[in-house]
Amino acid sequence: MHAVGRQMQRSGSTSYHQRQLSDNFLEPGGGFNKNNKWVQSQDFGLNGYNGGVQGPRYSKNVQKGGIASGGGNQSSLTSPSMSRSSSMRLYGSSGLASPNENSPGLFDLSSFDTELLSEALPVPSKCLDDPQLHLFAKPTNDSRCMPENNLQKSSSAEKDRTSNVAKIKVVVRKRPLNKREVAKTEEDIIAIESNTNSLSVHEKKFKVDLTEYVERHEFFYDAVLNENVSNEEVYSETVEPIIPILFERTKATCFAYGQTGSGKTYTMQPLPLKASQDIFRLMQYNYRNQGYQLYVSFFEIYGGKLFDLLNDRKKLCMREDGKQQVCIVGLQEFRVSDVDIIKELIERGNATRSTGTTGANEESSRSHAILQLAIKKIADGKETKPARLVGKLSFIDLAGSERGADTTDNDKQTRMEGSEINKSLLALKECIRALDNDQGHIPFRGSKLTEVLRDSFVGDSRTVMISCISPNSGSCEHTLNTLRYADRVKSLSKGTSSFRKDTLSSSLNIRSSTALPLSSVSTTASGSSDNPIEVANVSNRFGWPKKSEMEPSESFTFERVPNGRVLESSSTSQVFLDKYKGRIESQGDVVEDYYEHYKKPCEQDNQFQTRNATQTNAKHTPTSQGPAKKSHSDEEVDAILQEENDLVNAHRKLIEETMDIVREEMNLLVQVDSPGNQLDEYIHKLNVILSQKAAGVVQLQNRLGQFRSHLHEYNILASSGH
Ligand SMILES: Nc1ncnc2c1ncn2[C@@H]1O[C@H](COP(=O)(O)OP(=O)(O)OP(=O)(O)O)[C@@H](O)[C@H]1O
Repeated sequence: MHAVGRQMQRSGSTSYHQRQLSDNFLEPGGGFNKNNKWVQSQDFGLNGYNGGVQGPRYSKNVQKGGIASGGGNQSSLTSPSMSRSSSMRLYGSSGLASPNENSPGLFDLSSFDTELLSEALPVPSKCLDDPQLHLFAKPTNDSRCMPENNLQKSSSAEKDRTSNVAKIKVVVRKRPLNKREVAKTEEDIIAIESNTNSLSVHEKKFKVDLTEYVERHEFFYDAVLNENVSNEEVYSETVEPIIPILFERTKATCFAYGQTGSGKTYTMQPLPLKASQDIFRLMQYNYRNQGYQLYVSFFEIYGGKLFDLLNDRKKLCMREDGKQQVCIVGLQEFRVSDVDIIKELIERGNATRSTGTTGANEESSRSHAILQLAIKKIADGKETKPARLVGKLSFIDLAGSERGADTTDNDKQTRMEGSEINKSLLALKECIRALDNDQGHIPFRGSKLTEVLRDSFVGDSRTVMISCISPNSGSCEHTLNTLRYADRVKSLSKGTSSFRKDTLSSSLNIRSSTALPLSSVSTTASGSSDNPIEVANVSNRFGWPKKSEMEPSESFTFERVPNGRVLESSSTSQVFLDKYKGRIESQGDVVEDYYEHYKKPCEQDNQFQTRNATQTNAKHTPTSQGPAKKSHSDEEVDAILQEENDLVNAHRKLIEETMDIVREEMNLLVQVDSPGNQLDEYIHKLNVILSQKAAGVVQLQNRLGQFRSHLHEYNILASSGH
């Protein structure tokens, strides 16, 4: 059944939500209007608990840009009259011929023989007088007359700057609390320290005795953008540096990842426009009369199928040619020469996207939307020859990452959509990682999304991932998932040593995450050193947090930690996934290696126990030491016990977290493919290993108990002078 029809049928006539336009669309400075969209930020300590609504909640249903209002039904979305008038306006205003229905629409743009243009297009009508056109040569007062050599100069400086553009860049953007969240008195749990690339999530948790405490998770990325950062700044941080290298045969991908409502569309919408402005600028000044052209296409992947968003959701077909080039047959491309045209195209495409009611959000995008800007060049300046692809920039607004977990919806189709989304997100992560590690094999075939993006992943490519997060406490679990996904994309990156360092320290910090009674959490995120959160990095010689910063741990009973991970997840996950790849050939090895991975803490335990034993024996040695010395030894013994406590505690958490991660990965993997019995068997083996580890910890507890009673006996003997 057709996607739209199904959504309507399932959710009733009001459930289909046409994606409306944001009034921040290409708004200079980011478009966050504090007066009418969002509440002002009030700092309650975790760097921005937002309180007090300052105005009506900004609604997505703001109509702008000539798109039909209402958005409540399918007819407004796909009615022929609307599409036609929209098309006419587009072609009319640009002088473009209507795209040929039978256009080859090849995704492999290098072989695209466009028929879309009958004549050369004028140079961009919007150029240097536009305040938004700021790249490379920021307009001066008389920007229109800026000498070309100045532009070239600044452009060459820009080239220097961008020659080091990272192959993969991971940026996190936090949105402000919205009116609904404020009305529900939800807290802002994300703390971002200014001028750092780190953020902390303060997760509220309950112990078995129902005492509340806060666990702090710290993450590091290439850039972390808080709720006050404008879209303009997001652009500068993410896409802007890539633009010049598109002319040097680079293919780049920028995608937004995050749960529904976290701001993916808000973040992504302005980027293609800003990018095309800069592309036009370069074409105008650096590559004038060199035959460069810009093309736009816009399509979505919904339920594993492709639909052309600029051609009334026409179903598209993906093919691979003999050279393993991916082609999307029937996809319409528009040659453009003006940002206004691009804006209209994007608005039109956005209005056609598949959205629908889900258990998670009433206006959730259920598809991956892919907008591509292709820079082509005509050979020898002759329009008669087909333009050849030079560079390509793909913008991907991914479907809400939580869709796979939308278990509140019993609709089978919705669950399958979720599974498809999960599958593609996992495949995307794997491809990016494989790419960054220069792995020979890139698993493109993992999903339709990665297959389609294949040509953007080979050769000289760049990837920017913008992880969007919601700040409210109710979204904590999804936020942590998003952050972990971003972490995994980057964490094993080969080419980014500085990031690896960060990740390492991140891992340490996450390990030393604090779990504190709620009452003890200071309201100052970056407060004084007596803030228990702030001393979280103080660790013992094993790198684990000292007792004073840890969750009270008198009891060693197993207490499940459902969501938060004290253990940094990426390493575990990566080890697991890497090994999983070879599951069919060598399941035994997998389990073995997995065990190896977790042997280290045990070895540490053993070393530690040996040391303890030595020290304890030393105490038994007859000595002439007086009471003062004995008291000193007791302190030492206490310290040892303390560390032992911490060690066991940390060990326990490690295993709990490992189990969580393994379960999560298993869920994902089950959805990716169905290896049947082999996977079951594999899961079984892992469960056995995990149970053994759990039993090992219980033994450790028992040994510690014995150790304690021996010490106690020793103390009694020592104090009675024996
Ligand atoms: N940084 C921000 N500043 C101000 N408003 C924002 C910001 N990010 C998002 N919003 C607002 O939050 C709402 C949800 O954002 P958006 O639609 O972009 O989410 P999304 O992640 O694309 O959701 P979905 O996956 O369901 O499509 C919108 O009303 C949007 O205007």
